[in-house]
Amino acid sequence: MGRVGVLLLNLGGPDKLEDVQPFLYNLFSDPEIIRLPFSWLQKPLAWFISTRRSKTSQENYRKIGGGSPLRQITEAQGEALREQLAQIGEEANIYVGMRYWHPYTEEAIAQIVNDGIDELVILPLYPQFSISTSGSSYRLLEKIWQENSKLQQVKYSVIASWYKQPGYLQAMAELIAQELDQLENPDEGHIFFSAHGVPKSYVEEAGDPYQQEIEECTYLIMQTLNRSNPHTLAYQSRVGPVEWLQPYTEEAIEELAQEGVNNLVVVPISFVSEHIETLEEIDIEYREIAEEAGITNFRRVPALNVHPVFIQALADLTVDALKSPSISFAQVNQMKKKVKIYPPERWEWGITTSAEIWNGRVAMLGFLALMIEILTGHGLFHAVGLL
Ligand SMILES: C=CC1=C(C)c2cc3[nH]c(cc4nc(cc5[nH]c(cc1n2)c(C)c5CCC(=O)O)C(CCC(=O)O)=C4C)c(C)c3C=C
Ligand SMILES: [Fe+2]
Ligand SMILES: [Fe+2]
Repeated sequence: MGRVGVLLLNLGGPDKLEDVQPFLYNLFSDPEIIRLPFSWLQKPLAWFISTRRSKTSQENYRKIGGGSPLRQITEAQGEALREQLAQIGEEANIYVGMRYWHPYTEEAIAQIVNDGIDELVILPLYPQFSISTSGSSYRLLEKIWQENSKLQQVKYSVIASWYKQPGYLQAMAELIAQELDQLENPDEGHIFFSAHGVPKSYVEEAGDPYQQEIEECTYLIMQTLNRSNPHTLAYQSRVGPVEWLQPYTEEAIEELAQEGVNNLVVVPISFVSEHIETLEEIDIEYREIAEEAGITNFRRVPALNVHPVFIQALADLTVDALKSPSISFAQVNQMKKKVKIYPPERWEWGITTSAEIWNGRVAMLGFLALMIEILTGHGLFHAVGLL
């Protein structure tokens, strides 16, 4: 048997406050994150939005200690996975490939080539598939593969998504049960699943299976938990002016408060590590909204991080992937049938319009943005909520 490697894919986050703007620039430069009718607009707009957003974003990172804990947690997960695999006699090198910050996916791949890995398991740390997360990383990897002939000798298999994995469901159920059991009356806890949102058009126009996978995942966790508590699913972290998946977390919290719910147990569901959206958005922003709406007991279930049952689940996924026939990036796309990510198509924005009309609109928008800025002291993107 050859040398085995596991590549853990994740989003990445700024390690310190100075990293926030370049991190945001990388994120908004990705056409899977912001879709524009013209590729030439991508970089200038990414620069503009990242520069304008970075102050608010920095404030948020400051509140959680001045940077994202994502790198450190992902590396700890990798080390725990390596140990778990070694215990069952599977010696594997673990690599971390982030999409928008260090260690970048490109760096991880260079290391994989250097180490002479023969068999590679590609494991995204997103339980559910979305075009904007795993899909974006697969597209990048496909490009890297095409450009590097050495990689063509590496046998690789991609785990598309794994929200049904029994160990993962078990670990989630255990964490939820632990939190419920701290309530005076555990049966009264309202379980509130908060998933990271995506724009509605991703699901309805581009065929992103994300919403369906989130809904099924929630259902499976409730089944595994096997308790009679009521539950709700909502979507958090909306960015920008377009409609995202609904209901929005902040609105759903207020509605539950009005219905008299008093014990809320929030479960972050799209992500397996603590990060800014759990530590800042849920723990600070949503807690404040809940308390103002009259919810006196607001609790949050911790992220999985290095939960042993979860690490065992990652090891099981790896072993299964090594045993089963390889799945290529292209096959993943076929499995996620409706997703049009290969070739990198840009789906039409609303009504189909010609390039000239769009050019005109962009010029108008630029002019309008300037006028608003001069008149009000606030930019247009601030006005529509993007900054
Ligand atoms: C499964 C999880 C995630 C999905 C789906 C997702 C989609 C998505 N995100 C943005 C915009 C931003 N995301 C940001 C940070 C961020 N996003 C995720 C996860 C998902 N994103 C994580 C884990 C993080 C945090 C990393 C960390 O530092 O801990 C940010 C930056 C933070 C901020 O300024 O608020 C932005 C912006 C879009 C537009 C999108 C879908 C299209
Ligand atoms: Fe995000
Ligand atoms: Fe956010």
